[in-house]
Amino acid sequence: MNSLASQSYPNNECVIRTRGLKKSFGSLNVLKNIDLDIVKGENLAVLGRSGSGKSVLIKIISGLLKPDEGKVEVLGQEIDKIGPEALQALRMKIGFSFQNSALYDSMSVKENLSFPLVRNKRHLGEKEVKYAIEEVLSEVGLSQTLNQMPSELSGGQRKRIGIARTLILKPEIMLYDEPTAGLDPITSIDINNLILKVQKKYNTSAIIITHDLTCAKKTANKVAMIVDGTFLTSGSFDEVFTSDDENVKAFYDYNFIKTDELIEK
Ligand SMILES: Nc1ncnc2c1ncn2[C@@H]1O[C@H](COP(=O)(O)OP(=O)(O)OP(=O)(O)O)[C@@H](O)[C@H]1O
Repeated sequence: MNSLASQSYPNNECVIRTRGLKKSFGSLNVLKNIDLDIVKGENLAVLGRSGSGKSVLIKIISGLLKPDEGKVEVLGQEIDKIGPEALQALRMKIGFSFQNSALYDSMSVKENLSFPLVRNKRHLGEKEVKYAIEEVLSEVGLSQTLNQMPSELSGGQRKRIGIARTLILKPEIMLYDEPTAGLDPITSIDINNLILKVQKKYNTSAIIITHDLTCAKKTANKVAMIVDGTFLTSGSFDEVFTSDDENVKAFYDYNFIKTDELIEK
């Protein structure tokens, strides 16, 4: 199977849908034909070797990059075709958790969290902003960091604050770019649990880009692997990792992973 077009959820609402998506940079054809359906409430993990186009894909879905060809529908709107105001409104429904957490280093945690609200929801009063900050900080288990600076936080705490900053706008879609990269295994478990909590509590749908197969197994309902600009295979974690495809095997050999330990017996 080289497409992620959904046949199994015909009656469910698709929050992200791409058809025939292509993107090149000069002579480098990064995405050659991406068909993708993500149903409401579903988490999809996207795997692939370095440079396979995973980040380019989520940048197109979030409207940060435009595709060369193909269709990209996000929450029912063609994100690459809408005007600036509609794009801004749509983007508020998409939480982007960046690999480096992208916190403002000169701002405290409180200021980092109030920034998106003050900028995008100007009608909110001081009390409402304070309440929203306390609520998301409590959700990510970091109420005590309110007045700390990003430089005083651990890598795992920075990731959590980055996620809290997206949650404050109550997104419908979450895009996680390597959420566990650079974290120790215990902290990674905490982040995986947070991703699941966000899915349940906020009823989000998500794309999780990761090289971490434990993260993919724990957080995703579906896993897909990009090879040579298209989805080579997709399905449940166990379906993908019991595949005989040489590219799939090469992927876990390359990552020194014993998938036997990850696959349900
Ligand atoms: N704005 C850009 N201009 C030119 N080339 C780009 C641009 N963005 C991405 N690329 C190229 O597209 C290819 C795919 O990049 P991308 O960041 O999507 O890879 P990735 O699969 O996310 O890799 P990694 O796992 O290492 O993060 C790379 O060769 C990259 O250099």
